[in-house]
Amino acid sequence: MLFAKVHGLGNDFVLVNLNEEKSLSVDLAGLAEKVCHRNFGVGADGLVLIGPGKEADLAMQIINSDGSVAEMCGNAIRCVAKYAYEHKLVDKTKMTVETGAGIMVPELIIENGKVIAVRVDMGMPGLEREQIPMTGPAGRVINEPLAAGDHVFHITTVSMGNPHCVIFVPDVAAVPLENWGRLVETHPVFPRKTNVEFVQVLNDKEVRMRVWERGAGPTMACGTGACATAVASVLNGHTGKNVKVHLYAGALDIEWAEDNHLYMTGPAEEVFTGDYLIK
Ligand SMILES: N[C@@H](CCC[C@H](N)C(=O)O)C(=O)O
Repeated sequence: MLFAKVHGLGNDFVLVNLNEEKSLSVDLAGLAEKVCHRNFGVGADGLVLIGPGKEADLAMQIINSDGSVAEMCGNAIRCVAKYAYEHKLVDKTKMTVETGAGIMVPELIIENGKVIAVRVDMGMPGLEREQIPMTGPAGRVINEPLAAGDHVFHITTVSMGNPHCVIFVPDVAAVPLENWGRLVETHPVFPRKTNVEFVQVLNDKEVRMRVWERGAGPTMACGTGACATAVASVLNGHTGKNVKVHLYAGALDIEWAEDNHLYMTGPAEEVFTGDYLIK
């Protein structure tokens, strides 16, 4: 299986172009688990498949490293857009991509002939409890207590097509990510589990975020998570609608615009290509 290894701020993916791999008739969950394994495979947070879209220029599917299917991935979609342009699957700099969360619109930012960043229209956030989805009474979840283990977290939940639970903390470096992340991800209030973002407010325009991803555990960055964090920061009165979200390897710029869409801008990198032996 021919693949490209790509990443957005260290959130890394094995990307397979289905135009080249038409006969990929294997169990995709099992393939994702194997290929994403950091010792026995290529190593990645997820497997990303791209092909022609039915109602868009491209279609993208993301499978987490544990084999579960995700609706959407912000870092992957920037990589997909850059890859599609550079490998001539599309010949335009603004394109449409079908995802499990609807059609997204990435636009390449090009300087001196090089793609230096990608800006993506990530659509509108879902704020109602059933949109996350979460059990419990109808309404929005903004700074509500959630008891998990021997801890009470104050959570704000946002859907970016996939579920996010944002928790503001005084110091992200002090968060026991493995422990708290898993506890919240698998809390019974989230029937489809959730991604978990721990966020420290730096000022009214900047936050620092660490993420525990559903189906992947700790990752260096999460694009949908950065969008959810920006929304939660606004809803809790911590920031304005333009938020720089600092992550381990750099930052994503998020704008919650007047049209209620989230616009995410950040880098995308192709690192190497290879040929994975399917056994
Ligand atoms: N890293 C991604 C999100 C990938 C999917 C997520 N783990 C889920 O299951 O929802 C991003 O950059 O958005």
